[in-house]
Amino acid sequence: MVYRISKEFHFSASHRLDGLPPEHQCGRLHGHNYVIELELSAPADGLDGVGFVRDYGDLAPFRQWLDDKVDHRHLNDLLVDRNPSAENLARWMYEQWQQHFPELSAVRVSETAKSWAEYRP
Ligand SMILES: Nc1nc2c(c(=O)[nH]1)N=C([C@H](O)[C@H](O)COP(=O)(O)OP(=O)(O)OP(=O)(O)O)CN2
Ligand SMILES: [Zn+2]
Repeated sequence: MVYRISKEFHFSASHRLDGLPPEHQCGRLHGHNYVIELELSAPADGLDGVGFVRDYGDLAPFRQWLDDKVDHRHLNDLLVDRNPSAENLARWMYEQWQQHFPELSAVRVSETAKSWAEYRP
């Protein structure tokens, strides 16, 4: 892949991480202002006639899905079979959206200004 584009999205949600030592802060119910970055890629000859990997505007359905299904929700209710860690969230979103955006190459999730997790199959 030669070209990479990315766009950032935001939502707020609560979660609790199971399996941590009892004293770990993240075992308690808490929330984050999440930042999601979708990365899309194309090979050297893969741009469309305009010169885009894909129009950033085409990502609007992802924003709508975040607003409708994820924003201000409890993430443990959405990821029922795994902990809603940043890593698992990144993979979950990738798997939800890869068919819609075949150029999707990675999803990155940030819970705080200092941390990022990435799923890149
Ligand atoms: N690899 C991961 N580690 C942690 C995750 C995660 O999803 N993946 N999540 C958490 C907590 O949910 C929460 O994000 C706390 O993270 P942390 O960076 O420890 O947050 P702080 O604000 O307390 O960070 P400081 O820099 O220490 O103030 C924990 N780990
Ligand atoms: Zn957390």
